[in-house]
Amino acid sequence: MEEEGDKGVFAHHREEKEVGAFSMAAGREAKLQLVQRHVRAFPDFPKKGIVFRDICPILKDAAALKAVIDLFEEHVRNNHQHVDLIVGLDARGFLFGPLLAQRLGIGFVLVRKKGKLPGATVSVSYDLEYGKAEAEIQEDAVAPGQKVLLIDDLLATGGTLYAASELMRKQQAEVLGCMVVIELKELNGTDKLKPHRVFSLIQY
Ligand SMILES: O=P(O)(O)OC[C@H]1O[C@H](OP(=O)(O)OP(=O)(O)O)[C@H](O)[C@@H]1O
Ligand SMILES: Nc1ncnc2[nH]cnc12
Repeated sequence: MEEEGDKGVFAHHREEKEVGAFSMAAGREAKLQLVQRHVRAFPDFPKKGIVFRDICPILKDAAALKAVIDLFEEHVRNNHQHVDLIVGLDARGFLFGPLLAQRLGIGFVLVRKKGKLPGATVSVSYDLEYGKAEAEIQEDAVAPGQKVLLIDDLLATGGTLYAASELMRKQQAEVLGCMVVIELKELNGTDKLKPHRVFSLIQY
């Protein structure tokens, strides 16, 4: 049986822990709301029927951009013991990927649209929510066995991230997961990416 005095001490420690956890959760929630307030919707762009989610206001606001990187960093540190590289997708994945990689003290690699990278490359084609494209990586960008996280601004159908995961498979790299600022739930991109997991900050 616990002594009355002990109970008091443990309860005090528990309270402190709970207050810490609460303030961390509150800070996280505040950051998510800040990020959410900096996404704009443009109906019928670039085609009729598409609601374009614009992340430009995030980049224009230092606190919102920092919040994105803070939230991604927290996710990586809590879920992955070792990551070799952040792999970013052309073009908006390049806006967040290098900042995150710097925070984590690791390198950043580009997956580009076809025809932009010099030297020997590996490529795959893929379908987009509003078109078709081909993704490419430099052959020596990722070594076999390296553990990578894929990053982009937005997950729609999942075609782009799937193409990047195919490039990683071709290069025998291990995809630990995918990270996006925005996930468009109704397009079921997460199904296309299975078994890879997707971490998103905002969902529509
Ligand atoms: O999940 P998906 O259906 O593949 O769609 C998501 C992709 O579409 C957008 O890029 P886009 O190809 O428009 O190119 P950009 O980043 O160069 O504007 C977005 O930035 C993602 O990369
Ligand atoms: N609805 C959307 N908004 C912004 N970027 C996108 N990429 C694919 N679908 C998109």
